[in-house]
Amino acid sequence: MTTFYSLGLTKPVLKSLDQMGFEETTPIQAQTIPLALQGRDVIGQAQTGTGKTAAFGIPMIEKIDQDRNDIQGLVVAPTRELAIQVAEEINRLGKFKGVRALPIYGGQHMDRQIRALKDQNQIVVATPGRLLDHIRRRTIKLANVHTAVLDEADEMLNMGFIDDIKDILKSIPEQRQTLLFSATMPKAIRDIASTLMKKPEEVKVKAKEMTVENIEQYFVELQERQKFDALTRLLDIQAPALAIVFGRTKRRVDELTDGLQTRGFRAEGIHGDLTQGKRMSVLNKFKQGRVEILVATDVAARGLDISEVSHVYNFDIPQDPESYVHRIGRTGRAGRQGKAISFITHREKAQLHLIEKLTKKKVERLDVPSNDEAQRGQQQVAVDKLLKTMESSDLKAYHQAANELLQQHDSMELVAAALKLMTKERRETPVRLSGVQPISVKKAQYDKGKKKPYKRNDKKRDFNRKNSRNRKFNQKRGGRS
Ligand SMILES: Nc1ncnc2c1ncn2[C@@H]1O[C@H](COP(=O)(O)OP(=O)(O)OP(=O)(O)O)[C@@H](O)[C@H]1O
Ligand SMILES: [Mg+2]
Repeated sequence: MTTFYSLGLTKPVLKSLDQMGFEETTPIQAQTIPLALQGRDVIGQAQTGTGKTAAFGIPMIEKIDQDRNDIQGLVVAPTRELAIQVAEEINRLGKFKGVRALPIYGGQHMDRQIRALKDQNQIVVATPGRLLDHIRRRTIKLANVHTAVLDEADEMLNMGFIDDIKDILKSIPEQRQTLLFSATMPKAIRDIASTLMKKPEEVKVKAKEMTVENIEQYFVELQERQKFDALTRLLDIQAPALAIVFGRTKRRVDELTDGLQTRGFRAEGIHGDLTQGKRMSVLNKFKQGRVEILVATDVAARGLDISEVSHVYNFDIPQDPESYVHRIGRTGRAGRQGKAISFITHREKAQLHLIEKLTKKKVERLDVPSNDEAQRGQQQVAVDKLLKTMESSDLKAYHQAANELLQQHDSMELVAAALKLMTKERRETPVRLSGVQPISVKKAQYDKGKKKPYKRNDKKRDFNRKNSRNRKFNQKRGGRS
């Protein structure tokens, strides 16, 4: 056990950690914070939900001079929602030191951002496209940045972002400290990473498996056309607190969301074609529990930290095994329990084996649930509610009415009627989804080999066209920006 105190952190940072309820360090924090404080470049790899944000956030804040109002630290993250979340965590960590982080991302008014950049923010957390816009327009000054972080580093150095990242790093002083973090780090990407860093120290938290133990992992083998009924039945049986359902494309996400709503679930979709306002409002409703199922493309696969997410469903299995690790990592965070269920069609079995090979963990088989099981699942939800009410409420005011009912009616019938009233009886209204091609290993590998770095055409680039880069990018990658 390592305490934050023993790492030699300053008082204001310790006070923030105390207020945040962080008592001990997580392993990645214990291993990387001392190195980063020494000024070393670090590549940090640790499982999802194990506190990588604070692992880079704490040393960065320690190095900031809060009396200056120039940008001294830069974090680059792949999605807008993640940039916002990381800025929020840094603001909590930096609260008592007086260090402030500003998120900068596409889909937000440029003018407003330019004004915000003039305020006192010593750290900027940005998505690559919008950050480059500011660099090109000279509306951001990075000349005094001494610490640069790539969160989700393997994604940032992947074909979609690599050129942008190189351009961004060129505008930061060379004598900077560079920190790279992710739960996955394929070797090819680690090699690219090393070229951007100075003698990086690689810290890989030793774990038998790449995914955390507290996520139970299952797969259901079924036919494409069985998937939707299987999903709603599983939702009825497993009764998640909050669930994320991943679909392969934006269209898929829209269709799934409609289908789930038709069957009475509080579901909303999120993907890269929605306006930023819509993306934010959907995510906020989900965080508050007003939406119980978030249907998403991989735009929500990385980094998002919503502690109440109890279940992740891969309605479509992801193309890359790494993506599987990140998707299921949206549950089981900070030591909590979670379940991940992946739908696999017969032809996708090989893809499942690739995933198991990467994660070093066997995924357990689950049978396709029957409609009867789903109904029993729904009844169980009602039973649980009834028992909880019995335990936690004062029911005296109801005793007289209950007594009268019991004298006139059969107790079994009464309880059954109460349960029926409380049970959401779900009819399986037919829902049709457009077809998708199954993922085959051969295709996945072929695509990987074929991937070319995304080239921006600077001449055609139009800074005034809102969101132009992200839109192009989304089309290519199925919804990320
Ligand atoms: N030392 C700690 N003690 C208690 N909670 C912590 C500690 N460090 C981080 N947390 C909390 O754990 C949760 C997960 O942290 P974080 O989002 O940084 O994980 P991560 O490793 O970046 O995951 P991912 O790979 O999915 O991005 C957050 O809610 C964070 O506030
Ligand atoms: Mg993270």
